[in-house]
Amino acid sequence: MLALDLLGLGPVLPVVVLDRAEDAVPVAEALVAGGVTTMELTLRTPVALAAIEAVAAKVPGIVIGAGTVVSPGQARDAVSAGARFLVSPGSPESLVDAMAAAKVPFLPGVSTATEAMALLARGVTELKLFPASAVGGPALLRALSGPLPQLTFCPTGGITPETAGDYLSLSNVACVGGSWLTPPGLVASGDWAGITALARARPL
Ligand SMILES: O=C(O)C(=O)C[C@H](O)[C@H](O)COP(=O)(O)O
Repeated sequence: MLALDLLGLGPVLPVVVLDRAEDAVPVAEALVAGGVTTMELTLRTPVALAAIEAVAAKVPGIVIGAGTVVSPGQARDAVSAGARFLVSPGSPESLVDAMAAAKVPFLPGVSTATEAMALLARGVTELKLFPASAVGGPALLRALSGPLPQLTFCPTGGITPETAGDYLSLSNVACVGGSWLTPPGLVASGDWAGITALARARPL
């Protein structure tokens, strides 16, 4: 799979934070039931790698990836656990090297034209804009599309169901990332039907 194919899996890439590994499979199944076919599980909690492993083994209907990849070792560990793509909030060179070497699609994070140009120079054209709403939102992406039309973005950070459409209508946006499909309260209470309902209500 190429990074562009990853971005084409759906207009919303759910960003999921889990405190309990046993929640991973039901959350993934709830998203699949709502029509979602991909999920970014963040490496922010100690259970993240186990959670990725469980989803990779038990939920064939979802393309599972790792988010919050901030070190080269995490890129390697996530792929060993079964992550089929990698997402990072930033793009330090050593991390981009490791993500490229991992041989799965990856979305390095940028928030400026200079960072985006550094990645373009090494042939990386699919990027995460982070933190999207804080660094300029749709206006920034529209401005970047002029001088850098080769780039395709998955903006993430502060995007809501209400603002997602403003991003998705842009020529250089393929999908948006967001945590709103899996709110901590619904995950903690095991409200899988509630997650399915949020997934169904996402922009299509
Ligand atoms: O974990 C990462 O790799 C990140 O870069 C941060 C996430 O993209 C945001 O935390 C998304 O969360 P919301 O803003 O709640 O939608």
